[in-house]
Amino acid sequence: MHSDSTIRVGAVSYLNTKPLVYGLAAANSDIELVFDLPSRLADQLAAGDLDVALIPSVEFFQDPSYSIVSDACIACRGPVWSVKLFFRKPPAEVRTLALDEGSRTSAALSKILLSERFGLMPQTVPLPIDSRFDSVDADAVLIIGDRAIHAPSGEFVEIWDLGQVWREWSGKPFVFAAWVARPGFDTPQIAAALSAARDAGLAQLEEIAAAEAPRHRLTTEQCLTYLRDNLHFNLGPDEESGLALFHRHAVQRGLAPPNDRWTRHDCEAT
Ligand SMILES: C=C(O[C@@H]1C=C(C(=O)O)C=C[C@H]1O)C(=O)O
Repeated sequence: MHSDSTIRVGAVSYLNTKPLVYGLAAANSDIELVFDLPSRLADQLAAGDLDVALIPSVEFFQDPSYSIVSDACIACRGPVWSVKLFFRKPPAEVRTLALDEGSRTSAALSKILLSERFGLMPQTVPLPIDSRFDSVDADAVLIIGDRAIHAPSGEFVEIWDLGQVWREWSGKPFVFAAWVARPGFDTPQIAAALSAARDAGLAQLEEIAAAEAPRHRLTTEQCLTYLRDNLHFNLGPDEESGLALFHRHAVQRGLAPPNDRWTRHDCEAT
C-alpha cells in the first residue's frame, strides 16, 4: 500500500541504471522505486501509473506536456557497449530488422542510421525480451541493456555499437534515457533527489562495480569501465545538443512529432 504522498518512480532494470538510483529509496522515504524495461516504463508513465520514470528519450519527444525533471540521464560520448546492432547481412542489404522489446530509443536510432547511411527502410519485427537471439532470422538484430553486453553466438558480417556509430556520424553525445515526469506532477524536490542519488552512485562506482560484476559475468574492472567510461550520467549542454539533433532526425522520419519546448533549458535545436 502506498499513501497519497508516495512518489512512484520507475527506473530501468539494467546494470546501466545502478549508479542513478544509488540509495534513492533509502534517502527518500516518500519514493517507491519500481524497476522495468525502458519501453514498459514509458507505457506506464503514459498511462499515469508512474509519477516519474527513466524513459527512452524518443518517448520523451512524444508528449509535449512531458518535462525532463533532472540533470541525471543515461548517455554516452562514444562506444556505449550495451546497445548493439548485429548484422547477418552487409548493412547495405538489410531488408528486415529485429528490435529488442525493451528499446524505443535505440530502435529509432537504428532506423535513422540505416536510413541516413544506406537509404534503407527495413521491415521491423519484435524480439521479445524472453526470446533467444537466434529465434528471429532478421538480417539485422538490435539488442540493448544487459543482454547486449555479451555477444550472442553466431556469425556476424558486422556489429555496430550504436553509441559509437552515432558519435562518428554526428560528432555529438547520445542520450538514451532521461528522467521524465507525467503531466501535472509538480514536486520540485524530485530534481534534487535524483541528482543526489546520481552523485552518490558516481562516488561509489567501485563498490557498485564489485557488487554487480559477478551477476553480469563481468570482471569488476570490466563493470567499472562500462559504468565509468562508456556511460555518462549528466545531461549537460553537449548532451542536450545531441538530444536536439536526435529529435530532428526522428521528426524527419515520422518517429516523433515536432515540438518546440522539449528540453530542460531552452536549447537550440542545432
Ligand atoms: C545504454 C542503454 O540505454 C538504454 C536504451 C534505451 C532504448 O533503446 O530505448 C532506453 C534506456 C536505456 O537503458 C542500454 O540499455 O544499454
